[in-house]
Amino acid sequence: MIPTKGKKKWMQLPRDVVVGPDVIYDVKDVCDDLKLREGAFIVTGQNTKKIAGDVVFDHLDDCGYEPGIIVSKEASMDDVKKVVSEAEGSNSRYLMGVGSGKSIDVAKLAATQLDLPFISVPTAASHDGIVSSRASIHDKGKKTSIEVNAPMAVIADTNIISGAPYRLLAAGCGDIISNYTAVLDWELAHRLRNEPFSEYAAALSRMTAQILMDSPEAIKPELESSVRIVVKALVSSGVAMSIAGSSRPASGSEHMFSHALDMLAPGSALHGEQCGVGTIMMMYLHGGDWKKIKECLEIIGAPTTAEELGIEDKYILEALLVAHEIRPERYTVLGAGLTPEAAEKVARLTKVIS
Ligand SMILES: NC(=O)C1=CN([C@@H]2O[C@H](COP(=O)(O)OP(=O)(O)OC[C@H]3O[C@@H](n4cnc5c(N)ncnc54)[C@H](O)[C@@H]3O)[C@@H](O)[C@H]2O)C=CC1
Ligand SMILES: O=C(CO)COP(=O)(O)O
Ligand SMILES: [Zn+2]
Repeated sequence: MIPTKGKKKWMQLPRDVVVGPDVIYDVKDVCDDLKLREGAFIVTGQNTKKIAGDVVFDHLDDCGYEPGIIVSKEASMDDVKKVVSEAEGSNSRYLMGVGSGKSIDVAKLAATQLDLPFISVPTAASHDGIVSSRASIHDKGKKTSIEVNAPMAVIADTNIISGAPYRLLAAGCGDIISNYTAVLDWELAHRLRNEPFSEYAAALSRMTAQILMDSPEAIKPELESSVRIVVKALVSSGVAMSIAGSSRPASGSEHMFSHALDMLAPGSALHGEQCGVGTIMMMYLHGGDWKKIKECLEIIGAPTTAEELGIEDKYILEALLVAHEIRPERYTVLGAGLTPEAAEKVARLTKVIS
């Protein structure tokens, strides 16, 4: 982990970011570039093993890199412990997360605990965790966002990602668009609480969301070019977080709302989908152009209502009421919390609930 005490600034960024069709077959070249050869340990998911985990394993095996592989079922501390123990037992020298958000988070935290390099090989572009220095892990009935080492490399095969259900890509767009309200919240905290603020991180984060908002019609199912746009934006958001040294540029009140939903209505919707809907409502609270956010998500085909999220209205209202308690140290437009009347007003006016 990077030391952050004192005045010094230490930004951890991936060294290699490889994006394009069939780049999964560049995995050996990336390992070579990082001077990592024998001793790869692959953490993959149940579905994603067949889609990409086995491909990476066979490729490295053919090259004589003697990889190991494990299937992680959930992003839990138990799975992290299993990965740590197996990787230690097989004298692994580096870890690879091959799959969606959960496999990547398990591999990322295990690599940090083992003090080993980590390579991220996403099979879906569903959120910026594919490149971030955080891991969201369930422990003792609660999900926690833990600071970890950033990936040394990200290998995003746009053919594989185009084959993932479109819903995952649309969710990635929700996570990117949420940068708008995250930055507005950060600016507010800077003005009201004198919280440290990075102009560069904020500008990069805002610009990333802006590029997507300017042409939402470019995001379509099964289009390699759409995947490329979203992956680059997710990488850019990850870089903004690395510059800031926190998730502030990409996680504000809309993420707190999403984290609250994860506790109240777990497993119903994807992280990026919830963040997109949260952004509509938080933009309303900021007095900004929430209709534009909603319209953009609609064009992309991401959910904009409770019904589309598959979440009952009562959980939306409850999440709005408790969101400010999720991370009390992170000041946002939610301040000390909404009243029940204000929560209902924002959810109804923005047509998130009807
Ligand atoms: N570390 C971080 O900074 C962040 C972590 N997260 C965490 O990530 C997790 C959610 O990740 P998601 O990727 O949204 O969901 P997920 O990991 O649950 O994956 C969703 C589904 O997509 C499937 N899938 C993935 N790629 C596929 C492909 N190419 N073809 C067919 N199916 C495919 C998976 O098998 C899985 O069933 C949560 O635990 C969340 O808290 C969320 C945001 C940021
Ligand atoms: O999802 C994230 C950024 O998009 C990470 O944010 P958190 O710090 O809220 O987990
Ligand atoms: Zn997010």
